[in-house]
Amino acid sequence: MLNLVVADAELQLIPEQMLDDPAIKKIAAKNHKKPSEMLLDSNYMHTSIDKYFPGRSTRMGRPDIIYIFLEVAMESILNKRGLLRIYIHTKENKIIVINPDVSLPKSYNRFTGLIEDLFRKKEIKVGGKTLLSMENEDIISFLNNTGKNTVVLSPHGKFSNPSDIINMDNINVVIGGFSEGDYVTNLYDHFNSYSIFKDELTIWSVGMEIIAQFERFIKVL
Ligand SMILES: C[S@@+](CC[C@H](N)C(=O)[O-])C[C@H]1O[C@@H](n2cnc3c(N)ncnc32)[C@H](O)[C@@H]1O
Repeated sequence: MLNLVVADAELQLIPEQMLDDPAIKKIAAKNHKKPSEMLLDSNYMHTSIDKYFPGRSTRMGRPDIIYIFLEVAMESILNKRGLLRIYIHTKENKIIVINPDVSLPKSYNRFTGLIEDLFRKKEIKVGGKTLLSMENEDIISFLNNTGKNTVVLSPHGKFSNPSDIINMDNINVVIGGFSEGDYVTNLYDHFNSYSIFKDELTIWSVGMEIIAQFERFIKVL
């Protein structure tokens, strides 16, 4: 089983400091939502983010990268064979557990609506089946509690071929859920970190390289 764990994801509701911002209130009114129940999204809130968190709008509020990552990973052969588990750890220490059978919305707006619902209810059920759930836990305890070996992927890690990293059939592979900067959690103090390419890659291309390598290692392909 491959556990892909996205760490320190920039997935959060609108922070308290921004709730009374006129631009945020306008977006909320237009979407018939309360500002406090909306996801922070720098794609159309960057001016407000920069006002309250100067210089952070390229890092904070990136549900879009989690959306693309999930759309790609959930469609993999490995997931269809039931051998992939995906967990999203947010920088506020929430762990989102994704049922591998879940069919995520293809539309970005419906995806963000689903995640907002999850932040409110902590569990999304359909027909008695839990599709998504959210718990409070820090990532180091979460990874240690799985009882599996963990490797962290980072452009700053030791340069290695994915085939040298994926060398066991039960492993946690951690990928950063942000577009800029480094992990905020001190993962490097606990686990070895590896780079798989000389340049920085998107989280979904890193995810697919690891999935493809794991499929070959366990010979499902
Ligand atoms: C889009 S990158 C942002 C990386 C960030 N600038 C940094 O310095 O870590 C997000 C994540 O993708 C993964 N990643 C990107 N390029 C990588 C590479 N060349 N090797 C290994 N992992 C990589 C890492 O897990 C990283 O935390």
